[in-house]
Amino acid sequence: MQITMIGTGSAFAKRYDNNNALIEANGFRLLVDCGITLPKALHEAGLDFAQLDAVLISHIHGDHVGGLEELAFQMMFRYQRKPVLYIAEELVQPIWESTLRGGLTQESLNSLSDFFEVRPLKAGETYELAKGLNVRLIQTKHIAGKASFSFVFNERFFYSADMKFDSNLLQALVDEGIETIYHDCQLESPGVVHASLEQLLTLPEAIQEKTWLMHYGDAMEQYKGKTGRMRFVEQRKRYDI
Ligand SMILES: Nc1ccn([C@@H]2O[C@@H]3COP(=O)(O)O[C@H]3[C@H]2O)c(=O)n1
Ligand SMILES: [Zn+2]
Ligand SMILES: [Zn+2]
Repeated sequence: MQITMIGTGSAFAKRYDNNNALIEANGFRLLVDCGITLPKALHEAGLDFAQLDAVLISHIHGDHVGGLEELAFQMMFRYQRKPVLYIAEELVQPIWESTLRGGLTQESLNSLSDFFEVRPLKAGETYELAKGLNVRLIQTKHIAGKASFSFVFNERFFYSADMKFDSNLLQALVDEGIETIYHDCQLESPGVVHASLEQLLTLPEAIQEKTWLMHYGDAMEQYKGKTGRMRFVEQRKRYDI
């Protein structure tokens, strides 16, 4: 399994694109989140929407779903194919009613399934997305009243949604055999709706060594060397997981 961050930036970052990822396994390409900057960033990474096999969504914020309207339109009118959309069952209705409906609706095209091959996922269950690529959703805390889901891939790679610091969860995941953690990171404290760097630095070194930081702000370069055993994920660099 390989991962390339199409962007590694926070919602307000301008030096980095939205924190969205491309996961590849045996030729299968999964896009993890599709934010506002994703259509251009994907193009700059040398890819187009037709080369994706599926999209997986963590939660409904613009930096994670703001590019879905263009994806839907391009797939329908440029490529004549419905993209596969993996999404927590709790988000199926909200993503249509609150995010996509206004832009996509026209005459007989008026539901999420008119544009996507919708695959609702239950948190806690493991799904085989492709040969050699399994995912399990964990609902993690981000903002009150907003459901947000982190991902465990192949029972060895944890990819956080936007989430508040949760050291107990990270310890439990490592105890269960998670080898690599990609975690959102707010560089300046307090974190409030994200894990802050200060909080992540309280993790035991054994967990920090497995942890890579993403979803960071424009000041990232100034924090190099100040992240304990943790490293920053670089956007557009391909990593083996
Ligand atoms: N209660 C909130 C809600 C949102 N925000 C900021 O808005 C951003 C939306 O995308 P995000 O990546 O979840 O990060 C959020 C905060 O920066 C915030 O700081 N506090
Ligand atoms: Zn975000
Ligand atoms: Zn968010």
